[in-house]
Amino acid sequence: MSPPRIVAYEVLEAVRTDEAYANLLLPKRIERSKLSEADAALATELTYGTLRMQGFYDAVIELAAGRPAGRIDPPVLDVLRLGVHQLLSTRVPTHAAVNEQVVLAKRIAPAASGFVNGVLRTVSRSSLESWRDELAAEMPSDDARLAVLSSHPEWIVRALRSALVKEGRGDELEALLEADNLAPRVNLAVLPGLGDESPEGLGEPNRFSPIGATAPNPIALVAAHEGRVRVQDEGSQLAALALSRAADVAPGERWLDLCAGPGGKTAVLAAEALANDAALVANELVPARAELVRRAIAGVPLEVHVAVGDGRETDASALGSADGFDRILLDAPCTGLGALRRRPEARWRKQPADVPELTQLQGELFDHAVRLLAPGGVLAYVTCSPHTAETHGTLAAALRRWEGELEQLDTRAVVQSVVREPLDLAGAPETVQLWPHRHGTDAMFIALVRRTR
Ligand SMILES: C[S@@+](CC[C@H](N)C(=O)[O-])C[C@H]1O[C@@H](n2cnc3c(N)ncnc32)[C@H](O)[C@@H]1O
Repeated sequence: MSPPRIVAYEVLEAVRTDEAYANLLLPKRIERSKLSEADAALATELTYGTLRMQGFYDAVIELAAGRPAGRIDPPVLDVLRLGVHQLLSTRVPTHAAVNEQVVLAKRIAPAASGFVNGVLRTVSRSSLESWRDELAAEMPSDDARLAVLSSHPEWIVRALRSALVKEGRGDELEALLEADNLAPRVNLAVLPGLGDESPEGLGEPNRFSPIGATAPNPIALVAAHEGRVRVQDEGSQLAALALSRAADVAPGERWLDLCAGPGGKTAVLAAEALANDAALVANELVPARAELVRRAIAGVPLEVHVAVGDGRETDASALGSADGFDRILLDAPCTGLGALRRRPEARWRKQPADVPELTQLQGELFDHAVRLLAPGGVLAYVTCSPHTAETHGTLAAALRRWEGELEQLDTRAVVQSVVREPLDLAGAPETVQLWPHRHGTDAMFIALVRRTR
């Protein structure tokens, strides 16, 4: 049996039955199975590719098997999905893809091995293009066609379209859906002002983030630089820098990261606070994630208090700043629809019903963040979702509730002043929406507001 295929199958099974996260579980399974580098790469490709394209593969399987995917035993369906991925999206020879999956089926569901063999042989007789054409012809609407071909749930296609249309870029939808299906590069942040490291010295500097770089051996670099070099998306770097560089920093400023776990942006803020003589406090609801924040900032020689608490009610004195904070980052819990590239199963797990629950929470966190702001203080409201209910919706509702007490800043001008090369940004200047297809970042939303009194 092929060890990478077993590892991939086991991860798919854990995602299905235990709500496991593939990006966390896969590295552990690869290590446990002691896979060679080449086998680890194959296991990764099989797992991620299959999970991302699951919607499309299920539609192909339904045509080939002549029955709905929901009527196929889930373990058998996972074996088929892995097989279809190999047949349609990799260079694995047809006979190897079919044979390996039949062997896997014999181990997992022996009675279904003939069925697996038959379905995969049917799939192998047509090219990817033919399957796409056949499915496209069957779809009742444009949204359904885009959804199946790009392997996204239809409600997510509609949400992404609305977000693009809002900034007059509806014609970019297909490029965005395509970008969601490409593995993001591993990107590094070189925490500023700490040591001799620089993005230029490390590898290829990022196009936009002044503290970002890519390099051929990112993991080794992270290990070698003792917390001063970290893996972080370029968009996340820009979100943290938008707050720390929104205006000149007065010495002694007090900064707060209200929803900090696992601490990627806290680390950038800590380095920026250290360089500017500011103080930083971090808060996180989940104790285990607060611990990750402590680890994330271990490379920055700044004393940062990491509190565990609900950001909707934590009080300023308990956070060590009774008079409030001068800058607050609210990187809010959200659907994460802007980071689908890195969480391959997320698109199937999220539900439309998550959105109202999250916008309620975002609104409550926003309100408390405003209460924690000192007069004149700046709040960065950030989501890694471009869903307009979570971005403009949450922001607009908060601005209405705090009418006369908050003013919007020119977030676009701030972000453009931070970047190495101008970003192609659309929509109103008070907010910035980054995109995977246009900027190569996660789809981060950033809005800066100031408390006027
Ligand atoms: C989008 S993540 C923050 C990511 C982080 N800024 C980073 O760059 O690594 C949102 C965080 O908010 C936390 N959270 C959720 N509800 C919260 C609440 N009521 N109060 C404080 N934190 C909360 C989640 O546990 C999660 O760690």
